Parts: sequence; structure tokens; C-alpha cells
Amino acid sequence: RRLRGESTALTLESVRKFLTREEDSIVFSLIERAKYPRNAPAYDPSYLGSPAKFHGLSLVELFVRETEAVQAKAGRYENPVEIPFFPRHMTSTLAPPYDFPNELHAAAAAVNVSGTIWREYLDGWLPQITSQGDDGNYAPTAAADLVCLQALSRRIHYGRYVAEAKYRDAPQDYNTAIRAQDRDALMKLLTFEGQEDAVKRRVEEKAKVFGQDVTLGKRADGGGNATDYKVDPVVVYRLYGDWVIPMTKMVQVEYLLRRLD
Ligand SMILES: C=C(O[C@@H]1C=C(C(=O)O)C=C[C@H]1O)C(=O)O
Repeated sequence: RRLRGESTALTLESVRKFLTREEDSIVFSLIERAKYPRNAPAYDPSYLGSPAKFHGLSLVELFVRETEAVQAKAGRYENPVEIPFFPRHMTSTLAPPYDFPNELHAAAAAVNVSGTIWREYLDGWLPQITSQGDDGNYAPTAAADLVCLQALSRRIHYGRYVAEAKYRDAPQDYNTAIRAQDRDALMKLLTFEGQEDAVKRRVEEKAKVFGQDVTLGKRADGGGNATDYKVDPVVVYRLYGDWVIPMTKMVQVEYLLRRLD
């Protein structure tokens, strides 16, 4: 067991390995959400009625808030990799402490894009990964959304660790840009276009491999067009290229701006 403060191997290689594994979680979670249609009432605050009781929450908000409270009790948010969507409703953990490695600068606490993730996932991406319709399965739908949101948030907020690894590799280069509070220079320093391209192509491929129907006696991945897959691989490519990667980079910049505080 690791002792608190013992240095850990946070390297560009280790953070990329983490992000690659998170791709699996994200693609699987999207496939699970796509099992259900849009199910609009789950997102409509008027569905639950009685605003006094639920403070005008949608079913999904209520579900995520209450589930996070249970997971907080079980210790989920003791690990700094995890960030809740409803921190004000947290109760403290009942689990005995575990010395999670703390590799980040204290300023990491100020970096949080949960609100943006919540909004843009629900309003922008959900309609693209689900079919129109309502099958009444609102609770399983909310449960599937929670898993998607948690995986996306963990990946995007992991930008804090990516930035820390990059900073440790070349502190002098970053220090100049940090002292100047130069966002553009930081963005340039931390961007690896070839890496981004590889990530996008890999998640598209994962959506094809994980999201195909498996039939005995047939070679896997014989699929042709998007409708053969449980979630459209092109949408997954764009989800990463237009959103997950830019958001991760934004988190990296926000973290680095505070790295010398
Ligand atoms: C995460 C990294 O930083 C940037 C963001 C990437 C991403 O979110 O996948 C990929 C390459 C970089 O431009 C990285 O270098 O691995």
C-alpha cells in the first residue's frame, strides 16, 4: 500500500494509458444509453410535479443527485479522480480512509467543468446517440445517463493529471507561459495533433467493434453502415473531436494557469 506523499509515476505514458482505458468505458456507456430511446419526460422538471418536494428537479437530476449521495457515503469521491455533479448534496464517507495518491497541485480544486459537461451532454449529444421515442423506462435511462456522465467527467477532468504530467516533463517551457497567463501559448504547448487524431480514429473503431451484433458463424465486424452499430461510430468520432478532447484541453489550460499559485 502506498504511503501518503510517496511519489507516483505520473507520466505522459501513464496518463495516455488511463485515457485509452476510459475510451472503453465511454463507448460502452453510450451503447448502454442508446438501448433506450430519448425518453424526454426523464429530463422534464414538470414530470415529477410537486416542485416543493423535488425543488423542480427532473427525474435525471434527482436520480444523479441521490445516487451520488449514496456513492459519496461509500467513498467514491475520496479519490480525487472522481468529481460529483451535485457536490452541495454530498454527505461525508462512511468508508475507512484509503491513501489515494495526490499528484496534483492544490489549485486543481479550482478546476471544474461539471456544469458544462452536464448541459452539453444532455442537450447536445444525447439527441445524437438516442432514437426518438418514449418507452417509459425512465429509471434505467437515468441510470445509463449517470454512467455516461461519470465516465465523461472523469475523462475530461483527467486533463488535470495530463497537464501535471506535461508540466513535470518541461517546467521551464510552461513557467514562461504560466507567468504571462498566456492561454494560447499553453494550448500550443500541450497540444499533440497526431495524438488527437489517433484517439479519434480509435474511438470510432471501438464503437464499431463494441457496438456490433455478434452472430455465431459469422466473422466479427462485417458491419457496413452506421445503422448496423448500436451507437453511430461517426457520432462517437465527433463527440471526441468536437467536445471531449477540446474540453480535456480546456481543463489542462485552466489547471496550468494556476500551477504556480
Ligand atoms: C490528452 C492529451 O493532450 C491533448 C489532448 C488530447 C486528448 O484529449 O485526447 C490528445 C492530445 C493532446 O493534444 C495528450 O497529449 O495525451
